[in-house]
Amino acid sequence: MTEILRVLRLTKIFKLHLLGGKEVVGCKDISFNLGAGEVLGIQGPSGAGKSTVLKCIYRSYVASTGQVFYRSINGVIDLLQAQERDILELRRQEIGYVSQFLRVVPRVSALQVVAEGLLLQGREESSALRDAGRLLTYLGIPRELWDASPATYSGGQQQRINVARAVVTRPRLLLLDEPTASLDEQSKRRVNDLILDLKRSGTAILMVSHDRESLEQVADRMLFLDNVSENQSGEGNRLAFKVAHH
Ligand SMILES: Nc1ncnc2c1ncn2[C@@H]1O[C@H](COP(=O)(O)OP(=O)(O)OP(=O)(O)O)[C@@H](O)[C@H]1O
Repeated sequence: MTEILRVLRLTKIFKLHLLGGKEVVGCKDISFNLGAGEVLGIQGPSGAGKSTVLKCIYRSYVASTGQVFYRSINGVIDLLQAQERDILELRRQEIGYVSQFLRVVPRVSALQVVAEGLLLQGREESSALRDAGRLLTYLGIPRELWDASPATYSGGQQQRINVARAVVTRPRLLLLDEPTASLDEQSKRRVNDLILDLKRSGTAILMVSHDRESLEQVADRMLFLDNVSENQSGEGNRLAFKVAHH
């Protein structure tokens, strides 16, 4: 299996200036690797650092220390050291991210939100809109809502648009932060099926989730993070690997 991602001792410390420079551990000394067509599930209590790990890899957060080697189409690159323009290009072409919450842009329709990634890759508009529409249909978003802004959608509908937006380009690396939270059973199954479909075609996937059932269904391995005690008592970070084979 081709290794797509190698994370080495990833650490993020937040310095809270408003609280007199108090330091909060986001994540500490996190190491793992991820292969093409593999799903690594990330579990752990609230505040353990799961979202922070994803955001450091996606470069929404600047990590404090560590290395994140990503095997792109053009070779291996340390995402923590890469130039901003290279990161933007990788996001456009290779790396997808589903955030915990959809940040909506007023007056942009759901169909446009989902098609955007394909348009940025140079896809012709009618074809991009067709693929976006197909995905929205699959995820149970009724056609009469496609032209509305996602701001008017329910939480579960917004979450499905969020997922659709990230998977429509079929990225090489997909970072998922709670993709099934707030979804009903049928939508959950559909999202999990989309994840499995991408996995089969070789996408490397990191999936943060509290949804045990979904993780059991899609993940090849689990990474358990527990950084809560660090923030509360200053004790060492505990990290354990649980390996589950399906
Ligand atoms: N932007 C930020 N500024 C300051 N501290 C932050 C920031 N983001 C996260 N943290 C802190 O980092 C720690 C890890 O947070 P993170 O959101 O990664 O946890 P999580 O495991 O994803 O939690 P949840 O399951 O609740 O989403 C927490 O103590 C949190 O307060």
